[in-house]
Order: sequence, then C-alpha cells, then structure tokens
Amino acid sequence: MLLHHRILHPRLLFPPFVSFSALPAGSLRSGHPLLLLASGRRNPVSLLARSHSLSTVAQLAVSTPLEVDAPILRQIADEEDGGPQVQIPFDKLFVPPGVDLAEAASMASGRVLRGSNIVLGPYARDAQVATAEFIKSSTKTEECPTDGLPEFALVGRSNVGKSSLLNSLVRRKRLALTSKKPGKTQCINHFRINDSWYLVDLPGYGYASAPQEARANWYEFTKNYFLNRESLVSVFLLIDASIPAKKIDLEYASWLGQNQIPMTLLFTKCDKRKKKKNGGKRPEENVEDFQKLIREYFKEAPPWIMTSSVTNQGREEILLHMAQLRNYWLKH
Ligand SMILES: Nc1nc2c(ncn2[C@@H]2O[C@H](COP(=O)(O)OP(=O)(O)OP(=O)(O)O)[C@@H](O)[C@H]2O)c(=O)[nH]1
Ligand SMILES: [Mg+2]
Repeated sequence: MLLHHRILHPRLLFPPFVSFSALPAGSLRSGHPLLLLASGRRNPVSLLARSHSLSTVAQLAVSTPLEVDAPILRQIADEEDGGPQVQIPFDKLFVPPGVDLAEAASMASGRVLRGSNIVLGPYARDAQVATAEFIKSSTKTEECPTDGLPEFALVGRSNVGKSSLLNSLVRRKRLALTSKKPGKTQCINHFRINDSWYLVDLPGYGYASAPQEARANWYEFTKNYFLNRESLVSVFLLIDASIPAKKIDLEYASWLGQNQIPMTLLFTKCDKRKKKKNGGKRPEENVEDFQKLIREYFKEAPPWIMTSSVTNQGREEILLHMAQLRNYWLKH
C-alpha cells in the first residue's frame, strides 16, 4: 500500500518499521536499555517526568561532549536538579528529517527536547500558535479541507485527552470540546493554526459503550483518513501514561507502523502521579513499559513526548517537533 506523500517525501518516514508478525521472537537487539543513565545514579525516566519547565530553545542546549564509542545524548534537566541528568542512547533518539546523523552524533549542535527522545533540528522555527480557528467537521476523508496545508492528527483511545491536548496547544479552553464521558468527538475536526497548518481532532477508539455499528464506522473512516490523506504529515498517537499499557493501544501503534504511517507517541496525563494504587504505576513507569512493549513492533524508536494538559507539560516540545516536521515537509 503506497501513499503519495510518503513517496514524495521519503525522508519524512520515521525510522523503518518492522511488522509485528515479521519479527521472530528473540530477534530484537539486546544490550540497549530504553533509557540509560550511564552513572546509574538516578532513574532517568522520573527525571523526564519532572523536567518540563522548558520555555526557550536555548534551555535545551546539550552541554556534554559525546564519546564516539558510547553515543549518548543528554537532556538538560531543571536547574535545581543540578545539571544534566537524563541520557538516552543514541539509537533510541529520534533524529528529525533534515538533520545530519553525523552532525547530531558529533553533538556540535545536538539538542534533545525535554521530556522526549527528539533531537531538535534546524527546521524547528515558527513554533508559536498565534491564531487557531475551527474550520469544519467531516465524516469522510473526501470532505476534509482541500487547500493542501500540512496537518497533524491527534488519535488515541476515547478519554485519553486528545481534545484537551489540542486546547492546551492552542491555549484555548474550549476550542475542541472535551468531556468526562468517552466518545465526545465523533468526526474529523479540522482546526487551522496561524492560517498555515492544521491540527486534526479525531474520534477516540476503544469506546465500548458506543453502538457496534458506530464503532465500526469510526474505525473505518479514521483508517481511511490515515491511508489516504496526502497532507497528513504525522499522526500523534496519544497514550494515557496514568494507567498501564492497553492492548488496543499497542495494536493501534502496530497498525500505524505496519502501514508506514509516520507516528509520534504523546504520553498524556503525566500530572497524575498518585502512588501505586491497585497495581498501578507512576506515569514514568508506564511510559517505560509501553516503550518496552512497542520495541517488539518497531526496529527503531519512534519519537515520543511526555505531556499533561493540566500543567501544559510537553506543550512547547510538541509545537517544536511539529514545526520541524512541518517545515521539512513544506520544503521537500
Ligand atoms: N489529569 C488530567 N486529566 C486530563 C488530561 N487530559 C485530559 N484529561 C481529562 O480526561 C477527560 C477526557 O478528556 P478529552 O480531552 O475529552 O478526551 P478525548 O480523548 O478527546 O475523548 P473523546 O473525544 O471521547 O475521544 C476529561 O475529563 C479531561 O479533563 C491531563 O493531561 N491530565
Ligand atoms: Mg475529544
């Protein structure tokens, strides 16, 4: 199944995907923990969860030279943490299109977005949201806007926080309608940002209370949208980090991978930090677990960002990531 925009923009493809079924058990590379803290002093994932006070790109500058034999990029944690804390093995980083791998590895200008595995490249500009307006709701891909502006789709289980995240990104309380009741969003909703690109709010999947027919219909039209929407730069798959990984999320990630649809993982509700309850885990543990599980589907780590619509954690990082994907897409 070939997609036009992915042929036209091959470098936009995220790291090559390996289909779940194609991967024999035990064939995964070993020896590369998902997140590695070389000194072993502190849990890097918990630092990721806390280090979300990014306000400028400059704060992200990487300070420590990279050793050639042990390529690891560091993230700068909050100042009160006393310097760089988080290290991610080079092979678990997402290097955006347009960034020279050797350059990223040499650390001459390498920077990693806080609370993520994403290297910041030269295309990350115009990341601010000045205007945001609702354009239309569509029930079919063919009804979506035809102006060809690049777009990013937010998808995830019902109630994962898609509409809340969209509101957080555009700093509006009720641009996209949210609800405690799952199933609030039922169409493909286009929101135009700065008159130059779209954020797309999609219905959630896994909404058990919906009538069977409605569920099947949503599933089909979102699939059709993913496979046929030429201006779709990347899907942002939202995963609730306050609960353990769900099979349906793993299946969805696997489906996107198998269909070579560029995907970024956004871990939501990272503000919900209650102590272990009913066998539950902290967000950072759930994030780590989820990534361990998807390592079985993906040859390379997809980009991921930890977020919260309550604290706005990850807001700047998402916008910078979208900016660099978008600007590259526009140029190629
Ligand atoms: N604590 C916390 N709650 C959140 C966060 N994001 C969303 N919520 C809550 O989760 C519920 C669902 O949020 P929505 O944004 O409507 O979820 P959705 O994914 O758009 O849901 P559907 O449209 O039904 O698919 C609401 O009660 C939100 O207030 C978050 O980052 N932290
Ligand atoms: Mg919604």
